[in-house]
Amino acid sequence: MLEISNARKTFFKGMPDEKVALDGLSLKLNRGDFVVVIGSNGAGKSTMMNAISGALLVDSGRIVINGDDVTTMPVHARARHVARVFQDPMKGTAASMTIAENMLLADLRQNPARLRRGLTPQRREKYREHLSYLGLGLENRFDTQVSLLSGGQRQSLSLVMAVSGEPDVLLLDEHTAALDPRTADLVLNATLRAVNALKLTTMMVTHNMAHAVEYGNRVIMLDSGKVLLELSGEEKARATVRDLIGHFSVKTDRMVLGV
Ligand SMILES: Nc1ncnc2c1ncn2[C@@H]1O[C@H](COP(=O)(O)OP(=O)(O)OP(=O)(O)O)[C@@H](O)[C@H]1O
Repeated sequence: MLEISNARKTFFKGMPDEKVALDGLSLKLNRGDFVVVIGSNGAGKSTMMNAISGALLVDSGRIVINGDDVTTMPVHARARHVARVFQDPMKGTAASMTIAENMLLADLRQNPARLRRGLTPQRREKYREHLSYLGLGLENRFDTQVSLLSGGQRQSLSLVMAVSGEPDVLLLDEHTAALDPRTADLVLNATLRAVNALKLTTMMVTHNMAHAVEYGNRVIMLDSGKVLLELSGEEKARATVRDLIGHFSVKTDRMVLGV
């Protein structure tokens, strides 16, 4: 579903502060994989997400999504392949518009050719169904202005907007890091419901090792722009928070033990 081959990205090339962010990164996600991405600050996680979404183009290497070579495609051209939820709950939604209008906007972004008739009854029905995956009752507040929602509700809405176009790849970029622990759990559970209901291929970056243990069928650790560790299947199922922390060469205070 997603294949990154030998991706390289260097910032400030040839300058004194040159930074190699991706150093020949290779990675393959199969359809339906839920991969949790961990790694120290500066390991290259965001750069990898940016390279997949098209927010930045790699210097060399290849990125293929669902058979399409997207390596040189800009963000908007990749929108039908890739959806992303960011850390900041304010970033993914339009505050002055209603929940229904926000859902329509997301649809427009993902399927620009199919939206001439606006909020049709069929679309409202589909959006209602997708909102119901969250289990937050947002499907009953369809015409509520988004500015009236809490941060957690807004982030949940961003999530539904990202998944409703059933992207080939869903990128979750520390999407619960800015939420309080209870709301973070709520949003994570909603994430799981949506991902399972739509059988999405998902990549989630987190600094929370308890989440890395609990969620997903694979975990990969990035270090200096490449994959340092990969666990899947039984190995992933057996891994503990301490096992994962043991692989960090530099422990940072952003790492949450989950205890
Ligand atoms: N736009 C940029 N300009 C210059 N250097 C950058 C830029 N983006 C990232 N870098 C550098 O590339 C390296 C990888 O950064 P990246 O943000 O991908 O790491 P990360 O694993 O996401 O870190 P964190 O956990 O802190 O978010 C770092 O050395 C960083 O300083």
